[in-house]
Amino acid sequence: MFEIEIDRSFSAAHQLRGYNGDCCKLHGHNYKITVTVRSSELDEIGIALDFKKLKAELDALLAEYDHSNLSELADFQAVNPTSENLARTIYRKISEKMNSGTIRVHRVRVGESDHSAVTYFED
Ligand SMILES: Nc1nc2c(c(=O)[nH]1)N=C([C@H](O)[C@H](O)COP(=O)(O)OP(=O)(O)OP(=O)(O)O)CN2
Ligand SMILES: [Zn+2]
Repeated sequence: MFEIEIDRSFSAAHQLRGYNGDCCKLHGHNYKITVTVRSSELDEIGIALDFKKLKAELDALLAEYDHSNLSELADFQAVNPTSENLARTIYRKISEKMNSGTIRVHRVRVGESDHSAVTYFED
């Protein structure tokens, strides 16, 4: 089994509804997103999944979030834009784009800072 991993980043504002503390006020983060994909197969030149393809799909998805107020986006009306909900939302969206017979998104890590991160995966 191979694990293919890429990192991307974006900047966004948010405020956590119902949070008992200063995170209920509008503030921002430089988010770091790590997506890990698993594959047991290689193509004829020894590539399981081209980094470029995975980056392009993730960048297209993150473009909606970059320099936005996450709290105003449709993805985060029913749920708060916490790192947990961001990780699960990105996991589901990137899985829809990438999963195939041999490729499976394994986990998505959302880092709000160098010191705080959440990883989401499904069994
Ligand atoms: N499990 C979670 N806890 C918190 C989340 C979250 O998404 N999941 N989010 C927040 C706020 O977004 C807050 O802005 C981040 O909190 P924190 O990492 O503590 O930020 P600080 O800048 O205050 O961190 P320091 O490392 O102390 O500077 C809160 N909790
Ligand atoms: Zn925050």
